[in-house]
Amino acid sequence: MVFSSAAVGHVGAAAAGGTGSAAWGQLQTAMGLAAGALVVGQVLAPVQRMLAWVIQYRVDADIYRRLMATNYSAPGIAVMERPEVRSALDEAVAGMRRFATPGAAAAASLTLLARYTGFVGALALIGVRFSWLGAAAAGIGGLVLRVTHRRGANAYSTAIVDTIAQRRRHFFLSDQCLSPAIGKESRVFGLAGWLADRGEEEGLGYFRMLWGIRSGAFIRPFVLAATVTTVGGALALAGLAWPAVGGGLSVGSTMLVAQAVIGALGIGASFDESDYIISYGLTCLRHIEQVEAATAAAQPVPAADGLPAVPAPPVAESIRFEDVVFAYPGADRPVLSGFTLDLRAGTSLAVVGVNGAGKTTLIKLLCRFYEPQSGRISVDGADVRDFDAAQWQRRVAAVFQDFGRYPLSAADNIGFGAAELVADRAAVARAAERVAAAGFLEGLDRGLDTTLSRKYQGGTDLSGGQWQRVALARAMLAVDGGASVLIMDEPTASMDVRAEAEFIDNFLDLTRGTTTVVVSHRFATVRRADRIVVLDGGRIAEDGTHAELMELDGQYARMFALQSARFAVAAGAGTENGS
Ligand SMILES: Nc1ncnc2c1ncn2[C@@H]1O[C@H](COP(=O)(O)OP(=O)(O)OP(=O)(O)O)[C@@H](O)[C@H]1O
Repeated sequence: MVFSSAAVGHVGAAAAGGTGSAAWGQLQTAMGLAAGALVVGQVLAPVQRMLAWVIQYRVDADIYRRLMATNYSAPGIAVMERPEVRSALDEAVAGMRRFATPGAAAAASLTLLARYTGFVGALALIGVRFSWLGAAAAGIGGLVLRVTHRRGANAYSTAIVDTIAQRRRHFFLSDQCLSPAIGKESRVFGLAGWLADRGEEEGLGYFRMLWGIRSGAFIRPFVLAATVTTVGGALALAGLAWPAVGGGLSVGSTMLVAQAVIGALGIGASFDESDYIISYGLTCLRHIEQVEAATAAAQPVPAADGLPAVPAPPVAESIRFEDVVFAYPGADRPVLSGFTLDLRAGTSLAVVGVNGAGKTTLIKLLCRFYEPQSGRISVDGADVRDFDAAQWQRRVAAVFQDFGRYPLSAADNIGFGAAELVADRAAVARAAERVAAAGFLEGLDRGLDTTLSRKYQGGTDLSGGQWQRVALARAMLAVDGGASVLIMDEPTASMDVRAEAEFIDNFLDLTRGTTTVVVSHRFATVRRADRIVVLDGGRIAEDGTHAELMELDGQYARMFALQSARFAVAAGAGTENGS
């Protein structure tokens, strides 16, 4: 801007003096410098982009580390299940997937810094070449609009946090309805029309809400600020007109100052490449800080003996639940009340009971995802709270109902059971063999190296029962890696009758000597366990072997008879049909 204005200023004298004049030389120098400045600007632009990318990458990598550390900072999951913490975490994760991450905000600040540098330079130029009063008028005019934009962007990104519920409903209807699972259901239930109408209704409601926030944050304050900016700019330019017309300022200087005034007023524009990115990035950061504050406030469970936590040893003799009382946070009734159970090491225990009896809760307590409100869980006489929680969790190999399905190779899916065995192909193959998963895994295109997800080239998906066996293989590997309690929540739920029979025949024999807890509604699965307990009303209602409980003729015997009768009816119907 300076060099091009200087060049324009020299044009008149150069034209009058001719090619040999001093003015001609000055014109050439000014034009050469203007061209040089243009080239430097072109070279610096990619350097600035690269620097911005590095800043973004470094900041986001650090934020991801913080998110992971926060998520796994507590051994328990109660904090993360609190609705406001879950919601903040979901928003933080969604924010990290958008273009406006905290890293992008940091990089965008660099662009903003360049804009402010230009602004200060323009003001200095107006002050030095024309008047400091003119610089103040242009500066105030530009800054008023700038502050209004920034406040608007901040108010918008803060207010939008309160629309989470509406946003979720809108996106559920518009996005998730396009998922394969809901696509199947909406076809068979004829839901497509209803979903489209509800999606439109929710979408319009959501956008009306956004419009309300936008007009409150931008339109009204903007009208006032634009007036101040117009007045400031007009004063500066009108003031410039007097000396320009009166001959007090050369043409070049007038052009230069006029461009500087317009440049200074430009700071009031909305910078799409930085303003929103900074606001959204900071909102994402606020969500992360909210989760961090919640996890930091969750007090770590003090060791029962008041001493520092000790390493968790393998279970040698028994695990005992001693008069345990547990209610979920916010629940008015306990799931377990006065629950007592002695589980001998090296034996298998099956837990049965109606839906909601507390079977899975029992497992979560054993894993120390929650702590009982009273009573204790002990291992060989020592309170589990005396153990390092993370180490104790490594002693437990669990297959939950919602086990992980990693979109990675079959070998990794099994290997994740024990970090130190993940690369041990023989150990992984052995674990697959033990749960009868080796056959179908070896049959895949790339065997154990096949990616278990259709979303990747050459990847494949497994059936529910096959996935379940992969999860069981993972738990088996965990046992090989040092876990001493094997827990399975509904391990055969997705298996067909033949696979279940095969599993039961082999599994309890293969795991003999390992302390095993099986939760199941399938009596064929539980009947071969060394011991069976029936959970009812938060306590153990019946306790014994299959034969003992059948002899007792109580709840277990009734449930068993009911399930066997249903199988007998089904088998009879099959025979009648000639099958
Ligand atoms: N995270 C949770 N927060 C609050 N309540 C919960 C939570 N998880 C389970 N519950 C409640 O605790 C009770 C016991 O649930 P649990 O999952 O332990 O039962 P279950 O015996 O395993 O049932 P099912 O046979 O259906 O799997 C239920 O009333 C359930 O609604």
